[in-house]
Amino acid sequence: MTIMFNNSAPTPPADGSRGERVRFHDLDAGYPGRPALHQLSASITALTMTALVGPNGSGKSTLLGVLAGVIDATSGQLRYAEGRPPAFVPQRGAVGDTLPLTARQTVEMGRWGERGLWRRTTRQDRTAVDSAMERLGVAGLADRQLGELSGGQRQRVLIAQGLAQQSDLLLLDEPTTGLDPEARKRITALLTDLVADGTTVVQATHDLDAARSADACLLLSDGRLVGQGPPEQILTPTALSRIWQPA
Ligand SMILES: Nc1ncnc2c1ncn2[C@@H]1O[C@H](COP(=O)(O)OP(=O)(O)OP(=O)(O)O)[C@@H](O)[C@H]1O
Repeated sequence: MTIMFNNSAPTPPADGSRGERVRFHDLDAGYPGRPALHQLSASITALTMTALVGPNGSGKSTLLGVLAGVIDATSGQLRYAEGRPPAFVPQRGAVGDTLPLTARQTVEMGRWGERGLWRRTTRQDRTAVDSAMERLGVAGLADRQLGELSGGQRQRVLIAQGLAQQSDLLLLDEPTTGLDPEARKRITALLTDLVADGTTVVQATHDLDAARSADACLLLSDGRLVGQGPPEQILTPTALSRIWQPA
C-alpha cells in the first residue's frame, strides 16, 4: 500500500477548475479475515462535497476510515494533495454515551493532534474550540455532560470537534443519521457553508437529500465502487432500486 503526498495545493486553478484533494487507485481494505473494499479507484475534488452512498455494509465507513488514516489499506495507492491531515467525525453511535466528558472537553479533544496530549492549551487552541462551538451552536452546552445531550446536540458537538482540528479536509460518518428533518437540513447547510469557506467535505450518508445536495457521489455496493459522478447521474431510480434490491 502506498500513501503519497504531492505538491499541488487544493486551491482552484485560474481556469476555474478544481484540483484533486485525494485520489485512490485499486484500493483494498478490510478487517482480519473480512475484506471490505475491493479495487476502489476514484478521486475527491478539492473544495467540493462528496457523498459516499450505499446500503448497510457496502463499505462507506471503511472507506472513510482508510481516508482518515484509522484503517490501513491492504493494497493500492492513496494520494493526498498538499494540505492538513484530515479531520474525522465518527458515527455518533461509535462514541460512548458514558464517557465522563463535557461538551467542551469533547471539542477540545479535536486539538490533541495539533498540541499532543500533554502540552498546555494555548490561546490558539481555545480560539479554535470557541469558534467551532459557536459555529455549531453548542457554546451554550459547554458544561453539559456529553451523555446527557440529545442525539442532535451530540452530533453537533462531534462535528465541532472535527472543525476544531482546522483541517481543510473534513470526513464525516453519517452526520445526519437519526436526526429530525430540521436538524438534518441545518447540518447539511452547515457542511455546504464549510465547502464555500474552503473545506473539502466527504460524508458517508443514508440521507438521499443530503447526497443529492453534494457535488459528487461515490456509490458503493458490496465493497465495490459501482458509480461516481454528479448526484443526478448516479442516484437514478434505476441505480437505487438495483442496489437496494433485497437479496
Ligand atoms: N470492525 C469490524 N470488524 C469486522 N468486519 C467489519 C468491521 N466493521 C465493518 N465490518 C464489515 O465490513 C463491511 C463494510 O462495513 P462498513 O461499516 O464499512 O459498511 P457501511 O457501508 O459503512 O455500513 P452502514 O451503512 O451499516 O454503516 C461489512 O461487511 C461489515 O460487516
